[in-house]
Amino acid sequence: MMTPEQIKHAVEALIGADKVRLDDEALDIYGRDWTKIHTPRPRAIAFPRSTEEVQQIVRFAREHKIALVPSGGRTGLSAGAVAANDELVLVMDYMNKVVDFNPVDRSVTVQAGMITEQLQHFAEQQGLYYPVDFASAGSSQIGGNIATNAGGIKVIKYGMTRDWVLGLKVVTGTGEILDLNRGLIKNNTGYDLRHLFIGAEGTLGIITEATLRLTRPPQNLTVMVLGAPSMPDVMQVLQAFQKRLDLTAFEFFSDNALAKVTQHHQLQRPFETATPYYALVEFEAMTEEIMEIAMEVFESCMEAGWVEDGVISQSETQAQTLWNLREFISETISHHTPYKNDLSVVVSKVPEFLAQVDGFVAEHYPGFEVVWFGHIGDGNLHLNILKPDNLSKEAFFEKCHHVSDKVFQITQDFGGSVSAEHGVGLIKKDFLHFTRSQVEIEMMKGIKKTFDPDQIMNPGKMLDL
Ligand SMILES: O=C(O)CC[C@@H](O)C(=O)O
Ligand SMILES: [Zn+2]
Repeated sequence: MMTPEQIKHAVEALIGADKVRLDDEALDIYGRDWTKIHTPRPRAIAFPRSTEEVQQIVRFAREHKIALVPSGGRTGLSAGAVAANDELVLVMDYMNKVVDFNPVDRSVTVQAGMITEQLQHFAEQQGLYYPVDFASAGSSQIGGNIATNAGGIKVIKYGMTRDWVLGLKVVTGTGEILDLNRGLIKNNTGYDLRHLFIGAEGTLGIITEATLRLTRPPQNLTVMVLGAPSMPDVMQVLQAFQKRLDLTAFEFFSDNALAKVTQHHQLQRPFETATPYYALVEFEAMTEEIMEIAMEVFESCMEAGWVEDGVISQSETQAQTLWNLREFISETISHHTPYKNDLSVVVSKVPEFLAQVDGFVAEHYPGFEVVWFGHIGDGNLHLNILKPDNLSKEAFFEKCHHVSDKVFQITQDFGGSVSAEHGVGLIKKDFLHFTRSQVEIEMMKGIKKTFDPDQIMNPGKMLDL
């Protein structure tokens, strides 16, 4: 096995001096993501500047059978970017430039290391909009978003990252550069390989550039937070609004999620009345008429008893303040050692699904505090179980593993997904079969072998061959 020093020497001979780090700080930072469960142990960290440099490294890694881990903003929640097995990590931080922008095509080509928020700002400066958004947009990178097909808070209107990718430049595990789809809207010439790389978590190759579609900016985004007595009521509210308006978001959170956020961040509750669940509704109030419709729907929900109290934003700042109640949840509960689940079912089955999962956890693990929130308009629920103070981390995760088996069984019975938007990585790998059939998994392995015959591309993530 090549030593870290040998790797540094060889890679720097290919891409230039001072582009590989071996120090403990770098190994620790670039070896982990937000999951913080695995102990990082990469062999070396490389900092390429171009697609060609990535290609040089991949060819070298293939020749010497060195495992590669692509590293973006490392905000993932499934350990897809963890390097705990002597890997060489490829950090994309320096590949963060805009390569091309075309206002007629309304498309922008960026290097994979561009931070999501930078892309959003760039689009804004052009009078356009990149709509994929989530709480970690200030750190996550476009390459990682594409590799995990990131979702977030606007999926109900704009879809997932996949829906915005017009083209990809990738270096495959065989060391080839592919220029996939080149920004075309229409291109029916066989298998669309671009889509294989979206959500592949770096297991087929490394994304180095992406061409993304932009759209018109939303107008006068207005937010309501509504308190509901039950989950079926939240779903009634969703239906009532969707009958009359196009929503840009429909999120929910439980009362204990709200309590934790308001306490941790010293925020005001949206209104006095406490209810078990809250819905956050967002829409474009482009005209007075739309505002009137929204108020009519709100009143009808109150009359029906689906909503007990509510508030509507009167300014952009107020809208953001209401969004904070939802967007701060994940970070807030990270201080309570959460066991995370990211489940989805079709929207109509959400209340029954949630009731079964909630009932199971409450019955079998009465000491566990459960925090529910998520993108309920997409059927995506984040179930976080918090570690009780009197249990060690190890004992807690061990118990949760048993919970997962049953929760995933219920998910399977509902035809749902065990990872709606967070990907598979190391953490969900053993549970893939609850959502994908054995035949599908075998076919996925076949695809992996085609693009990565020597198993150097993020090995051990998503699938074991
Ligand atoms: O921490 C979680 O469970 C979810 C994180 C993120 O997907 C969110 O929706 O806030
Ligand atoms: Zn989410």
